[in-house]
Amino acid sequence: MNSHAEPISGAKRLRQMLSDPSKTVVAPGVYDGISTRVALAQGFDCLYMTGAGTSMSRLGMADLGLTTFTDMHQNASMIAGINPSVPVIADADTGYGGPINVANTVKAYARAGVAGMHIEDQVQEKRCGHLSGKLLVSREVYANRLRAACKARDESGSGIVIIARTDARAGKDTEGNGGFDEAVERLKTAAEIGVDALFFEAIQDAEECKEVIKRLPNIPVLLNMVPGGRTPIITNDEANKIGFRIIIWPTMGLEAVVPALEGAYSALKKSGKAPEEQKMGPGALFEVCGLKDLMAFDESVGGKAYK
Ligand SMILES: C[C@](O)(C(=O)O)[C@H](CC(=O)O)C(=O)O
Repeated sequence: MNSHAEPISGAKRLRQMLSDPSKTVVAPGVYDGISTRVALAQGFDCLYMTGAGTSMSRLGMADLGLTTFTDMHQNASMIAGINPSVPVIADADTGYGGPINVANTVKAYARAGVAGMHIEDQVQEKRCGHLSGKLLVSREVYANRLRAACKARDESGSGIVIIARTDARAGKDTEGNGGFDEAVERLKTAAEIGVDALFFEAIQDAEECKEVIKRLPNIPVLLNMVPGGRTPIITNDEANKIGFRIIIWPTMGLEAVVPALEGAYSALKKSGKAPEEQKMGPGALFEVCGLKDLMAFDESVGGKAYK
């Protein structure tokens, strides 16, 4: 029998998940097809597409604002398409230009099936939020970005979740506005503009986590967990107790992969062969990315290629 039931979109699912105030959405960082497949296989019900990981895996470059709209959109589309029933929150950096660029980014992400996205107040020559020396756009330019994002969300009819990120805690605009209170004010304005959630970047300690939640009530707040960054490590359960409604772990896939690759390549260089512990073989490797399902699909429609 054919089933034509309308599938529930990632954005709708993410909104459902956010509608329960006792829950925290947990999203591990993914940056390519393999990391997405591996995270999905662990049963996560939300994923986070890291811009830092996209920059490193697609461009081989550090997180310094080198990725363009096209790089980020292509990666987000691919990741969101692997299992469309699992919502993907994707990094959208500064929105990649002025208000019409921001609107274009929101609509393109929404069409690609991205469930949620964050837009920040750094200048185009941005950097990872946990590095020093961040420069911000003015409050006015930031507010325009967010108004553009909300208007594009509404025009798209997709319900894509717009998350306002501020880097003001560890950054400044050209007039010297920055710091904790500036970050709170910027996010309060963001909430008034109509964004769906807030992202207070580079919280400095556990006390500040509580203060952020106290000062920004009645709207979901996201916690960015970057071990070794500015914020101390807080577990998913602790984040939930403090009142964060989303927690992302952007760098964890990269932190796992880089040492593993270094170990493997250096072993080849030193010993002239692959390390003994590499035993998966092509069948098991490709199974990570759906080998059997793909072959079964082919056969189910009469294909003979993989029988
Ligand atoms: C969340 C973030 O924007 C990302 O690209 O994943 C980064 C993470 C990182 O570079 O450590 C950020 O916090 O700026």
